[in-house]
Amino acid sequence: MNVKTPIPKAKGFDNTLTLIKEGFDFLPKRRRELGSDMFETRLLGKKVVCIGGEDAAKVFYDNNLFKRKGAAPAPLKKSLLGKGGAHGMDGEPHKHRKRMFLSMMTPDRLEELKRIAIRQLDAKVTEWEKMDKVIFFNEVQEVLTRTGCEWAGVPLDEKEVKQRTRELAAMVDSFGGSITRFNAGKKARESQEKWLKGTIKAIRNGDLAPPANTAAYIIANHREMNGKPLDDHTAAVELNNVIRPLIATAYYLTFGAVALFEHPQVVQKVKEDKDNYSHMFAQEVRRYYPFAPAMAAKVKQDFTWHEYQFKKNMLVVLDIFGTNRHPLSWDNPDEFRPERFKDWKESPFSFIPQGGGDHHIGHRCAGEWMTVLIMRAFFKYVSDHVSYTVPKQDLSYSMSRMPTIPKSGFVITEVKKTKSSTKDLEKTSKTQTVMRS
Ligand code: HEM
Repeated sequence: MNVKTPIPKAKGFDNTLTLIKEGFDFLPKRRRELGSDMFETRLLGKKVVCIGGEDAAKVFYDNNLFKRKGAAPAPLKKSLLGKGGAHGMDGEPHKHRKRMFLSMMTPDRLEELKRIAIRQLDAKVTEWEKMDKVIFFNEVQEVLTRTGCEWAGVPLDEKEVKQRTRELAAMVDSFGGSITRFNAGKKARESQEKWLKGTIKAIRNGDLAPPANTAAYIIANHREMNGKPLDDHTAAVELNNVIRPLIATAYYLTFGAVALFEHPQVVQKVKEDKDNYSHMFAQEVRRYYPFAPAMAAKVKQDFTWHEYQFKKNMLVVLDIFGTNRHPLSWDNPDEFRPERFKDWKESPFSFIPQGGGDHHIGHRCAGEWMTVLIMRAFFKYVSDHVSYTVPKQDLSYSMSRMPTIPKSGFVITEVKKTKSSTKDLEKTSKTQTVMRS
């Protein structure tokens, strides 16, 4: 890690507007310009210490040094995250809540998720065969909404599919500083929480009986450390925390589909899947393309690191995108090269697209295995089960928009299934697909 002492300050009194303007580039650019993986700035009027790189992630995910309560910007709770969920919890209550999420992720349930996702995708592709033009990003969001609800045990009326897809997408799209997108996300959250509260209440009063291994059942019947169930609102927030982020996978799936188009030499390798190539490809998509820019935490107790005094309650921001491309961890980090994962040392801190550290005791994403599993299955489907044409379009993406996606949404035409069965996609070895994050 490169740290200058005393740590430098970024230019400008408050950099909130610069962050909104520069997006994913803001933190890596400052670290580069200042020649330091740690620097001070002000965001939303508050002093913030920004850090990036593997060593920084190691410190950031130390539960003894950092806490989450009060760290995330308040507006995010109204649109993206909701109030009372695991993201903002600390200590034993967080670990207890995290166990609730991880109890949904048994190998069997993950395999079931894959089966549902493949079936839903295959059904959608039947529709694509009749369409003049498919906007991959939008269509996949709907596939994931259907998949997420079915897997989680949340009834989704056919008449509601478009609305719920739009709402889930609006929540994911609501971070990044645009007032219009924030308002759309907030409105979507209000509607979703009302809907999911209804689902929780129906389970609790016996009107709905999803299988006992589904997210809806687990959350409705979860007991907090004090033995009490979650209140209806918090239960709805946590149920949303299962289905909403699944739709976020549409970003990676679209970037991955574009990568298959722009690097045609990898298509055959994904198809053959020798040495788990589809896994390496999915990992490189998550490393290379921008999605989560940064995470915030507060200092739990005073400590000194690199001669800098971290004071209790100081706000610290970890550069997620920049850590995934840090030159001390990755050779030629700005190059898209799935093979780099062949001999990767599997550090939980250098590759943190969904957070770092340990899934069980820290804040690392509870849905990381779900994400990777679905990515592998979809990339294999796209490489081996369909043919399509990619017409001329704008595939560039803005680094200042958070989240970002190729401008065209990845348009494909003349879609044709090339295989009648999807059985081969269900066969991937459980341990490799499920346990390796
Ligand atoms: C594109 C896919 C996804 C991305 C990029 C993503 C990213 C993230 C990130 C960056 C965090 C925060 C880590 C931290 O606080 O340090 C997180 C946490 C979380 N994610 Fe995901 N996620 C994705 C998919 C999912 C899925 C499918 C689920 C479904 C269960 C999920 C559930 C959660 C939960 C419950 C947390 C809170 C964990 C905690 O605070 O302990 N995510 N995710």
